[in-house]
Amino acid sequence: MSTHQETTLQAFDDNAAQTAFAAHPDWTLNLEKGCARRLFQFEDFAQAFGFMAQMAVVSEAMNHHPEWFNVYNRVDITLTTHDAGGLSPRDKDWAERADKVYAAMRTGA
Ligand SMILES: C[C@H](O)[C@H](O)[C@H]1CNC2=NC(N)=NC(=O)C2=N1
Repeated sequence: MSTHQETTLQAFDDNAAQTAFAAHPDWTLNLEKGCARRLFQFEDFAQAFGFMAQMAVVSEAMNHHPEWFNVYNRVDITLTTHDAGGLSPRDKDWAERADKVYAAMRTGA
């Protein structure tokens, strides 16, 4: 079953991508490659994996999946929308959720 909205699949143009990610300054945009990248650092592997577990559930719900690389306490994440050939609103939404989960883990909220 697919519940995602096809209307969000169109890629941003460069200005729209910059505007969309303006509220998420920890993400570095690569407009040539059409992706956004952020390195998350945690206290240890358990925290890093806990973050990944939470974002795996989010990813399934959104039908939008990250390219990520984990070594011990670091999770290096690249977002792009393969179906749109670049950054789309789904990447912005995913980044927003990741930033919130990360902030909550750091404050213990
Ligand atoms: C068939 C499936 O719905 C698609 O391939 C989805 C799955 N997850 C996805 N994740 C990402 N990051 N980009 C996509 O285009 C994408 N497409």
